[in-house]
Amino acid sequence: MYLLTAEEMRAIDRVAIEEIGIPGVVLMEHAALSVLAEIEKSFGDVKGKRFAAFCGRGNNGGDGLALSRLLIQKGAECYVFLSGTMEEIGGDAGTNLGVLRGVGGYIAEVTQKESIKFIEKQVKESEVIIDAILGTGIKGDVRGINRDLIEFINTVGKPVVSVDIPSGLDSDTGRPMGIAVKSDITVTFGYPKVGEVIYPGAEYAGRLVVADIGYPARIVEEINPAGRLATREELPFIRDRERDTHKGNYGHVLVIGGSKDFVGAPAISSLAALKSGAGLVTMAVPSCVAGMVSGRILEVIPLSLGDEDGYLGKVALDEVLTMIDRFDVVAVGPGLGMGEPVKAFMDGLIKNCPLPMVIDADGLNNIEPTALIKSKAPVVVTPHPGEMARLTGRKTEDVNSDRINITREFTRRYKATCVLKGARTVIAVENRYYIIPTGNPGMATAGSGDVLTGVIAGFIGQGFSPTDAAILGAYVHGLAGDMLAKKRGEYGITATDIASYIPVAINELKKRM
Ligand SMILES: NC(=O)C1=CN([C@@H]2O[C@H](COP(=O)(O)OP(=O)(O)OC[C@H]3O[C@@H](n4cnc5c(N)ncnc54)[C@H](O)[C@@H]3O)[C@@H](O)[C@H]2O)[C@@H](O)CC1
Ligand SMILES: [K+]
Repeated sequence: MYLLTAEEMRAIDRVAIEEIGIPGVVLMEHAALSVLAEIEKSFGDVKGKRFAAFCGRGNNGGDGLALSRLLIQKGAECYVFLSGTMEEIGGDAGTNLGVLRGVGGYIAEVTQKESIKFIEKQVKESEVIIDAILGTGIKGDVRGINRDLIEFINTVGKPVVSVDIPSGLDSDTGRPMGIAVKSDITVTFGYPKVGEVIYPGAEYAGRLVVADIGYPARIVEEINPAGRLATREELPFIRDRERDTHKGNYGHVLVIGGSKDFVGAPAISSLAALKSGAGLVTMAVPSCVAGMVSGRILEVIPLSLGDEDGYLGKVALDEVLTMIDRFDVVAVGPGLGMGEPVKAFMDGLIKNCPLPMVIDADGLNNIEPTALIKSKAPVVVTPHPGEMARLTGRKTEDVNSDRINITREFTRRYKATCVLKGARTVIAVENRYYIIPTGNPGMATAGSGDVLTGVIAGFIGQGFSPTDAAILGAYVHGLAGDMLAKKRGEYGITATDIASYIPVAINELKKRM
């Protein structure tokens, strides 16, 4: 599903209205009707119910005015609070103000903070609050009466339905511009806005409903926005397994990891690769820990590599490269530890490995990102924000506050598919990026990332392109966590739990494909 910035949305409005000739009031009417439909769906018949609609002076307010009129015509009571005076409202919003007055709607002008106490009673008597103060046209931090009204709405404690976007939220960054409405439901027009699906915006938006208000599809196709929300419908198709096949048809994954410091990580990745459907998985670890891990997963082929003081180094690199043609894909990094031998190992592997690679964790901590440019085959990197911070020389907070741009920049510069983990994983591929809507805080647990690495490698082994495998893998990983959380709650989910749910998630996904 397309994911739009405010500028892209404005371009769509402009083409729809000025070039195609759809009157703005027609779009506004559709917008209002779509919010009405959602209100009826969520709260039942509106007849006899009380609503409080807060309307700003721009087109977002215009949507709110049209909606108020529709509510009144359906037999609801609707108090309309304008954040300004009627004289200030023009254009399509002005037209709707006129129509609302024509049907006898109650309209109060709220121009200063002191007036809010006079409307408090009416607002508290209302069952639902409609937030149509600010939409995608917000400029700078929220000022004046709009700010006071947003502050007030957030204290009332009634369900809030936001029109297009929670007022005060930045459509592009998902950050409140000083303040933003905390909504229960947001009905957004045409396409979801980037800021509504990434955090913190997603939290402000509540349940997001995307309403078709009649924009011809060719407009967005021509604009071709870079952002995509990875919805089920758009995921790479997972085929049924053909009857006449054997394990050799599903890829041989080589997982390389482990050190004297970390033993379990490569085992978790190996398990996850198997759970994603890989035909064969070989787990290569330094010989000093081989005995500890090799028996843990019976289905995995153990491979003991030469170690240097408990880490993989140059000897291990030669061993891997001489047998590399046995495998289809490499997942490298989990548990490698830090140090000179590992640096040499990673450097040599990236330069010489002819297979697609998924690089994670210490596989990333031991390289400079420029090394990726020298890779012979496609690379997927799966940093968490801390790893990304080191790779790009930033602070973790700075990575998290600009997740999309940083991920895209990484892919552009280092020619690798970049998967930035965290709440709402971002995946950048060439000139597009995807936001993964699955996953939950229960998945913030040790080894969760190792599962993702294994799943992506498992999918590459099964024939998905590295970028498709990254998108599908991240989605399935999150879905497995969501299904687990639904069943047992978010507390105490472990990485092996997530891995064990990968097949369930794949099956669930296939049902809808
Ligand atoms: N004709 C169109 O272009 C359509 C627009 N639509 C609606 O229109 C919205 C966009 O409308 P607009 O571009 O008029 O903009 P908005 O209505 O989002 O905001 C503009 C108003 O907010 C005020 N404002 C802006 N920044 C502020 C700040 N920081 N603090 C306080 N006040 C501020 C401005 O003075 C102006 O009154 C969309 O979100 C959508 O709801 C829909 O009706 C569909 C059609
Ligand atoms: K709004």
